[in-house]
Amino acid sequence: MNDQIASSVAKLDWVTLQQSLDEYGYAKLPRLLSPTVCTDLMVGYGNELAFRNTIDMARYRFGIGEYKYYDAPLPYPIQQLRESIYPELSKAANRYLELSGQTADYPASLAAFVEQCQQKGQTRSTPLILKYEAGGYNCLHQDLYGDIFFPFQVVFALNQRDTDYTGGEFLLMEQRPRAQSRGSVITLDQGEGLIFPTRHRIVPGTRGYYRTTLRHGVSTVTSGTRFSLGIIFHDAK
Ligand SMILES: O=C(O)CCC(=O)C(=O)O
Ligand SMILES: [Fe+2]
Repeated sequence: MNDQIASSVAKLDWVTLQQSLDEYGYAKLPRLLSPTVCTDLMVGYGNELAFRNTIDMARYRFGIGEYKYYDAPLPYPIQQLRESIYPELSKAANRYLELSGQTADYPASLAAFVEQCQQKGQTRSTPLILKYEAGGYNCLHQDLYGDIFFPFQVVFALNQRDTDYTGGEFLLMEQRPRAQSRGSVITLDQGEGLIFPTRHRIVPGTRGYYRTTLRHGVSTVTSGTRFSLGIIFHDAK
């Protein structure tokens, strides 16, 4: 199979992406998924055999919409994304651990990290595809599925805003210690991605580094249907 995605990831300017993570806490990725790959993934939404679980978001009051967790083995483009992005993000994760005075212990490969998850009983795959119709939204949340979590995750837009749907912007809320929260609205075009913190962010302050708490969600889709792909690196209990 061709490894177009992995070679695109290898060509990314990770120095600039790291600077964006330092400055804003998140970093946008250029289009890594072709329209064909996006379409294949959206068509695959109907293939129940590919998924381990389907969640009706309203049922849990997570929002309005539906998402499905892929079963292992993951579809090839998703496995490639997860495997090729992880090593760069593990460097970033270790750097932030060191800055905050902790031991830098994220392994360099996804396989080694997934092995750590397995040892803690986190064995179920977490990459997911989400579908929101008009009126749909995703409440602010964190994706934690056990003791082990990876500090970054990535989301990709599978279809095109303002053509296939309106509204449905990605939301990132940063809760700062002893201060009010700051919100960011991020729009992604088809195939583009966003790296954002799973739980916390390490921010330089006047007296060393401090930690903020992040939540993410999606604003209301006002028309059409929005599809997205979530790449979470830790597996679930
Ligand atoms: O649909 C979105 O853009 C948000 C998806 C999400 O919550 C995630 O990828 O964890
Ligand atoms: Fe999420």
